[in-house]
Amino acid sequence: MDPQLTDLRVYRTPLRTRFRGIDVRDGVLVRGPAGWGEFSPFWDYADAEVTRWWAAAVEAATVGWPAPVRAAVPVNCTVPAVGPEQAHAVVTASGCRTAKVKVAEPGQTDADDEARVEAVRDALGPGGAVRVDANAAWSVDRAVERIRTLDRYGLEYVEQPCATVEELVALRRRVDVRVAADEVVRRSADPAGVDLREACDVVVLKVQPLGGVRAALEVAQAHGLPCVVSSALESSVGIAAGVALAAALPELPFACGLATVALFTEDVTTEPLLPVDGALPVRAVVPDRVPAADPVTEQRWRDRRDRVASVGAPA
Ligand SMILES: O=C(O)CCC(=O)C1=CC=C[C@@H](O)[C@@H]1C(=O)O
Ligand SMILES: [Mg+2]
Repeated sequence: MDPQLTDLRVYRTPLRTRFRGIDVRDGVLVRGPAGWGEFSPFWDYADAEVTRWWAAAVEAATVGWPAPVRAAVPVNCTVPAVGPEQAHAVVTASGCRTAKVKVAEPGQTDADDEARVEAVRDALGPGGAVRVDANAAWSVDRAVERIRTLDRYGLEYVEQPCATVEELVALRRRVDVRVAADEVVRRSADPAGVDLREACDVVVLKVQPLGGVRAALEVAQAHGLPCVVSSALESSVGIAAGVALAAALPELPFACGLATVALFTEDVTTEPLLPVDGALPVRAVVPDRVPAADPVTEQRWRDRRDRVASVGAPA
């Protein structure tokens, strides 16, 4: 391991609700001279795809982040594929004025999605903002139909409605709702080089998948579009990096998807980064209460970290 990294902890915590097909979240926290960093790629990502995630942890622990231009970051609450009553409760409990609703999840019907979006709009009232994330599930024709239906409740934007850049371009010609690009950017081998012209109105930035705060700022600059910083479902240590990115962006016209610690049953700190009045403060996080992993999970993470760190950060 990098000699500057002096401490390593593995955390593991159940989620309150199933999210992106997982019920438990786990990862590695590393400490260096600048503080703590998080390495927590999902288990379905191969080693070759997660060197950027490791670079983000090393940046946080060894050099820290660029200076903030704002002291707090407005955030959205995140509504998983739950029923309408629970969706309503999630929004109300969050205190956020913007909500992101998962739609088109496996096992969910169109009626389920509509009932969830309707409940979220009801909870927020007409002044709130509702966005949906389809995680690339729809064809262009299906996206046109679904977006028109869901926009009856008023949509701020639709995140990654279709899988490819070409589909997003075709879709965007046919709907009025803004389109946000997530997977086409963060899963690309060259996130700054993806040709997003005419494909989207908003770019979603995630610190770990893009290789750190500085790398993500370069992606933002390359595209020159409004950006939303979103989490990769990290503990408060990883969320602090997302907040640092959002705080360093020259402009931040939309709320950020950084309120996801609310989905954890336990965080790694006694002072979790949870929203107050719809915003997160820019501050360091000390993992003073790490929920320990079982020995098998602990070893899996140490082995994974060793394999990825030995490859090194991408050029
Ligand atoms: O953006 C948010 O409100 C929360 C973060 C979020 O939705 C995600 C976090 C982690 C994995 C992703 O599937 C998911 C996303 O697609 O944006
Ligand atoms: Mg997304």
